[in-house]
Amino acid sequence: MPHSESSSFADRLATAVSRTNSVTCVGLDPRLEQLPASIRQMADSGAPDAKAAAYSQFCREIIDVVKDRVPIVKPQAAFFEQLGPAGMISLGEVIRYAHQSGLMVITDAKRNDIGSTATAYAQAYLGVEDASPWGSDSLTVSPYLGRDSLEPFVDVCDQRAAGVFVLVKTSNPGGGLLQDRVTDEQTVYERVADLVSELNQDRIGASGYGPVGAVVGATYPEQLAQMRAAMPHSWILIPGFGAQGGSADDVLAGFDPKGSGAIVNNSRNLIFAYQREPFAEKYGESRWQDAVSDATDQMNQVLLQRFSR
Ligand SMILES: O=c1ccn([C@@H]2O[C@H](COP(=O)(O)O)[C@@H](O)[C@H]2O)c(=O)[nH]1
Repeated sequence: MPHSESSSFADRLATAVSRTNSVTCVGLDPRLEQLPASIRQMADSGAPDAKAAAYSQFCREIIDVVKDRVPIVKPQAAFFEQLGPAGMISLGEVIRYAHQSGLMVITDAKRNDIGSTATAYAQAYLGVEDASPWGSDSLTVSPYLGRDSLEPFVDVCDQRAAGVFVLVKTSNPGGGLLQDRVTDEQTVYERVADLVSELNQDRIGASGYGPVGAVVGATYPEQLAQMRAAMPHSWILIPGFGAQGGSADDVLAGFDPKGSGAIVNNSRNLIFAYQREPFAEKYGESRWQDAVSDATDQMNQVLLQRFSR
């Protein structure tokens, strides 16, 4: 179990990337209508607990396919939360199964609140499984409430060798409305990047990285390059690859000169690969797991090729 190890989140991630020779993060975003029929039929009754069981089954099968291919998975809490309590139990099962399978886990829940409440979020999502219902290696968090809202997460990261990814420059087209605002001659996302670096100070591990990471979208390659330079000791989680239009060329600038320091998330285009070409034709719905494995191998390959140039 990852948290019983003594090494930091950042160092464990560096080791997992080296071991798998992959910087791919597989996003676990189960959407009922896109599940393969063999699993979707588990939810035919329409009851939330039946849907939650289908989500667990789907995510577990994906984990079986990708566990030796990638270092980390990212369950998206929203899809589980929408099913109510049964969905949240399923989320816990998926996180545990990923850990048992040797994968690291980022729970994407974009949590935060005033400091005292933030501590409760950190206790819920970061850390050992008997102390945290959804004990993950790391959690996505919002910076909007300021430094004192992030510090409790960093404290829990220190105690439990966990990590956080702070939303810096998100992949969505509308993110710039607030993030690109200029104040004191800096954009808001640049100020957030400074805060990430400040929080990481004195926490850098052997890998050269600390527990406070950043989310920067593949859909903004210029800003990604700028953010790599601004946060040299922060892991960057890069969403927006694939379905949102980000390409391998776009994400390159998120990595350090050694090809480390970033992981690239892909959710829909990997987990539902059986629905798109060339995988649909090659495997069809009945071999959806083969489509996931082929699509994941191709993504790994395409990213590795960029580094070997
Ligand atoms: O800026 C952000 C932050 C988070 N996300 C999340 O990542 C995945 C992306 O899914 P795809 O299917 O690969 O588009 C999803 O869970 C988002 O909520 C993001 O896209 N952008």
